[in-house]
Amino acid sequence: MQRNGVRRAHSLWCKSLTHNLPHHPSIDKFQGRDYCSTSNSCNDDKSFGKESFPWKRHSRKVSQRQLLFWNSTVSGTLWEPKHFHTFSNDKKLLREVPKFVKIVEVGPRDGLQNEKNIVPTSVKVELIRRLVSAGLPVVEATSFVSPKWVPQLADAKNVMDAVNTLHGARFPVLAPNLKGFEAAVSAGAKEVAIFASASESFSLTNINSTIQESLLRYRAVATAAKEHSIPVRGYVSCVVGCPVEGAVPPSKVAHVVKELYDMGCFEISLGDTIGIGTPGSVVPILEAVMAAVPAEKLAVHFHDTYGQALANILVSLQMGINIVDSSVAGLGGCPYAKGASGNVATEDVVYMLNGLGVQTNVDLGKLIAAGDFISKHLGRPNGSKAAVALNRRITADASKI
Ligand SMILES: CC(C)(COP(=O)([O-])OP(=O)([O-])OC[C@H]1O[C@@H](n2cnc3c(N)ncnc32)[C@H](O)[C@@H]1OP(=O)([O-])[O-])[C@@H](O)C(=O)NCCC(=O)NCCSC(=O)C[C@@](C)(O)CC(=O)[O-]
Repeated sequence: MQRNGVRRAHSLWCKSLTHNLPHHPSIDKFQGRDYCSTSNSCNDDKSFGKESFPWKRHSRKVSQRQLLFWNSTVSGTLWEPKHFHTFSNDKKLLREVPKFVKIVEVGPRDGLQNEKNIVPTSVKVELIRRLVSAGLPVVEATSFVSPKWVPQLADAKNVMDAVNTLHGARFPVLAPNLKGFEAAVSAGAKEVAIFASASESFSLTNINSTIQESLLRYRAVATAAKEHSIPVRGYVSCVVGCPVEGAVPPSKVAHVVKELYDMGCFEISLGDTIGIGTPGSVVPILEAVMAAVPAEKLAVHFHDTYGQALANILVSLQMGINIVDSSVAGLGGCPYAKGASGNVATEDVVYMLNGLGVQTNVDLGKLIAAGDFISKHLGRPNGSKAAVALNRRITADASKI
C-alpha cells in the first residue's frame, strides 16, 4: 500500500539549557499500587496523597525581605496547588473541574518516535527514570511497531529491559498487531495500547489498514491481552480532523471509540493528532463520544499545533474528563501526519492544573528538570512555555540574592 512517506521536518535550535532544580524522593509513594487487570477497568488509585515537596533551603545569609521573595518564587511554593485552591477552584466557572487529573506521559514514545536523529537507548531510559521520579503515574515507554516504519523506536526491547527495573509507574507500550503484542509481552510489558483512527486515510497511512481491518486486528490483540490479564488502552487518532480528509464527523469518532470500548479497552484516548481543534470543535466531539462511552473511560490527547491544547484540555475537564495525555518539553509529532507539532507540554499542563487547584501528584520542578534533560540532549530549547518562564525566573531571581 502506498504510504505518504512523510518524515519529520525539523528545525534545529542550538541553545542548550542546564538547570539544577532541586528535587525530592517521590516514587516510593506509588510503590505497591495495583496494575489494571480487568476489561474496561483499571485500578487507578487516585487517593495517593499529595506530598509537599519543599525545595531545599539555601544556607546563605539573606535579609527577611529577600527570604520571603526567595520562598515565593525560587522555592517553588507558588507552584503548589494549595496556594491556588481557595481562590480559583471555588469559582462558579471552574466548579466542574475535577479535583484530581491523571496525567499520561507520552513523551518517550509519541515524543521520540518522530525525532530526526535516533535517541540512544540510555537517554530514553534516563528520561523515563526522571519522569517517574517526578511522580508521573503512567509513562508510555515505547512501541512494538515495525522498525522499518518507526526506526526511532527499534530499541523497544532494550528500553523495556531497563524500564522493568523501575518502580512507581505504569509503562504501557504501543502494539499495532499480535506480532507487536507478543513482542511486548516477551519484553515484559504489563500494559499495551492499540491505536485506531477516526479517519480512513490516516488509518491507511499510519498502520496500512482500513479502520475496519485495524479493528479486527485490535480485537485479536484485546483477546490475547485478556488471556494474559494485560490491560489494553485504546487510542483514536484524528478525532477533530485528518491531514488528508479534513474535518472528521464526531459520529465517526464515537463509533470507533465505542468499538474499542466494547473490545475491552479500560481507557480510550482521543487524539487531536494534527492539533487543529479548538474548544468550539472539541465540545461536540466529546458530547458525541460521551453519549457512547462513560466520561471516566476517556482521556484527551492534544497536539499543540495551533496553540489550542490548554484551552481544549480545560474545556474537556469541565465536561468531566480527568485523564490527560501530554509530552514532557512538548516533544512529538506524528511521522505520518505532516505538519503535526508536538504534544501539549506536560509542564504546561501541570502548571495550569496547579493553578486550578487540581491535584496531579507531579513535582513540577523535577518535571522541568526532566524536560531540560531531554531538550539538552536534542539540542534545542525546552518546548514548554511554563518551563522556560520558570527557568528564566529562577535564574533571574537567584542573581538578585
Ligand atoms: C502496523 C504495521 C506494523 C503494519 O505493517 P505493514 O507494513 O502493513 O505490513 P505487515 O504486517 O505485512 O508487515 C511488514 C513487515 O513488518 C513486520 N512487522 C509487522 N508488525 C510488526 C511489529 N509489530 N513489530 C515489528 N515488525 C513488524 C513484518 O514482520 C514484516 O517484516 P518483513 O517480512 O518485511 O521483514 C506498520 O504499518 C507499522 O508499524 N506502522 C507504524 C505505526 C506507528 O507507530 N505510527 C505512529 C504511532 S500512532 C500515533 O502517533 C497516533 C497516537 C497514538 O499518538 C495518537 C495521536 O497522536 O493522535
